[in-house]
Amino acid sequence: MESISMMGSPKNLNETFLPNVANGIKDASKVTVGIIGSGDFAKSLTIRLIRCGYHVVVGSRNPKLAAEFFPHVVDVTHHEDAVTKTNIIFVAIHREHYTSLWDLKHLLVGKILVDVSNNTRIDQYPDSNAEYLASLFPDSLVVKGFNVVSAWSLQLGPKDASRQVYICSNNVHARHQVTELARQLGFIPVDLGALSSSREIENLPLRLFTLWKGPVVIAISLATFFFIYSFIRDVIHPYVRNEQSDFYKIPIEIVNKTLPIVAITLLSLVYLSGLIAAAYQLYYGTKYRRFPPWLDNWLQCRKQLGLLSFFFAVVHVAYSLCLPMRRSERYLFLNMAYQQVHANVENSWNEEEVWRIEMYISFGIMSLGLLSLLAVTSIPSVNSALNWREFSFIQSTLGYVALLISTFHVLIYGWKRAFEEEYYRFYTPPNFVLALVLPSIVILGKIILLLPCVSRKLRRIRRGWEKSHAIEETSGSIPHFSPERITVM
Ligand SMILES: NC(=O)C1=CN([C@@H]2O[C@H](COP(=O)(O)OP(=O)(O)OC[C@H]3O[C@@H](n4cnc5c(N)ncnc54)[C@H](OP(=O)(O)O)[C@@H]3O)[C@@H](O)[C@H]2O)C=CC1
Ligand SMILES: [Cu+2]
Repeated sequence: MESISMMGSPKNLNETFLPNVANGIKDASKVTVGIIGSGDFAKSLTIRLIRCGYHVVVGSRNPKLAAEFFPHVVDVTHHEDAVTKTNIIFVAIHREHYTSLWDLKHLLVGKILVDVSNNTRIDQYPDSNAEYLASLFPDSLVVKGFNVVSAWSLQLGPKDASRQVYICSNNVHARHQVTELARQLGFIPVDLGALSSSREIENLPLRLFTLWKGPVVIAISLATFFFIYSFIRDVIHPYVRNEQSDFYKIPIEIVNKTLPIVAITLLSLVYLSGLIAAAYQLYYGTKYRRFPPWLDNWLQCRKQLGLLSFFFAVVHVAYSLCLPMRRSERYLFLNMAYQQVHANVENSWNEEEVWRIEMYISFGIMSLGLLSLLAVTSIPSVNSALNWREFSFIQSTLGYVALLISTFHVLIYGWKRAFEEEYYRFYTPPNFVLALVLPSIVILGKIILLLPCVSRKLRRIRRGWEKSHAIEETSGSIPHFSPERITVM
């Protein structure tokens, strides 16, 4: 058997199992890890293993050629030779080639096979790659893992790349070995139990912002609608009616009218889903009834809706701060001053206007501060430092306060204009009236839920006191978390 850089076979195969940390043996230098395949993943994994003190034996169809791409300390050899030298073998080839290992079946009995493969599409095959490998080699211990790290992040090392590695296997001992190996390579292993989880693990790297799609589509649709609405109302309508050219308003004014409505509408949507969930539970008198899928999906993407709301609010603040910088603003200001001089008005101070704008700005800043707090606490590392009550206080209670303050911000901006006829051009209400619709519904809904009789009933349902009744009523349906147990923002 040809071998490029012989490391010597272990006398006892048990030696090649990983150091048992529980027994205090932490020396990786005596452990040999096998890799089948010499592609990108194999190369990066080899480098990481060597850096962490492991011996590596690579099995290739063409060891002579493959050896050029590996450090000289690596034993690059034929498949048969490689698998006899170690008990833990990474299968770093694509699923389509698993059957080519069929001849090694007798050599792989009782050995750990780590399936690192990914697919190109979600649920590409009826069974997962790891389950397929396990069906081909029923006498081996198949473990799924490491597929969520790219060859690139394997090379970068633990400091500068994604660190979580999901692991599952039907064999507890094998799972433990691979978990320990992942830890020693600087990853954070996440044990997902039996091999049936491998399907989920294989789908993970293929997901592209799954939870973001819906919220982003909603945000873009709202922004488009409100932009067109303001454009027609504030630019097209004055032009058609009085030939007044206000097209200069498009880049800043119209955009800055769109942003806050989208921000407050998205924030309302975050809390509206929780209210609908509560109403649903109240209506059916139980928490042991599945929410309809649309509500389930809505509840799950509350964090994304909240973060998008924060994004729109921040951009709105930036735009608002830049308003006085505009040339148009300067001309309008000068014209107004001139008209005032002309009219012989010495003091144009308007106490009501002054108070309105001071309060408007103050509420705006407070609501942005609270939204920032909600956004920061939705970051996993911050979130994990909070207990459930703290998290719920920030995301639920302070979230509602943020919505209330934002509503005041909008209300103060337009409270008088809402009753003035001239603002209803085309008989369309001004933007701030539309912006108030959803937050008002949410705040009203929350007030109803806080009424003692309603809140008592809801608490009883959520504590499961009506469980027996519920199980009778919805036998067969899967118990569901109460909306409060799902990320609130
Ligand atoms: N690249 C990455 O970033 C990641 C890859 N993975 C997974 O790792 C596995 C390997 O990926 P990657 O290294 O990128 O792939 P490559 O195409 O770079 O390498 C695959 C290796 O498989 C071997 N091979 C090719 N054809 C056959 C065959 N007919 N029979 C047996 N062996 C064959 C070859 O090794 P030789 O010629 O030496 O036999 C080849 O080097 C895949 O399952 C992939 O999904 C998982 C996460 C990230
Ligand atoms: Cu504002």
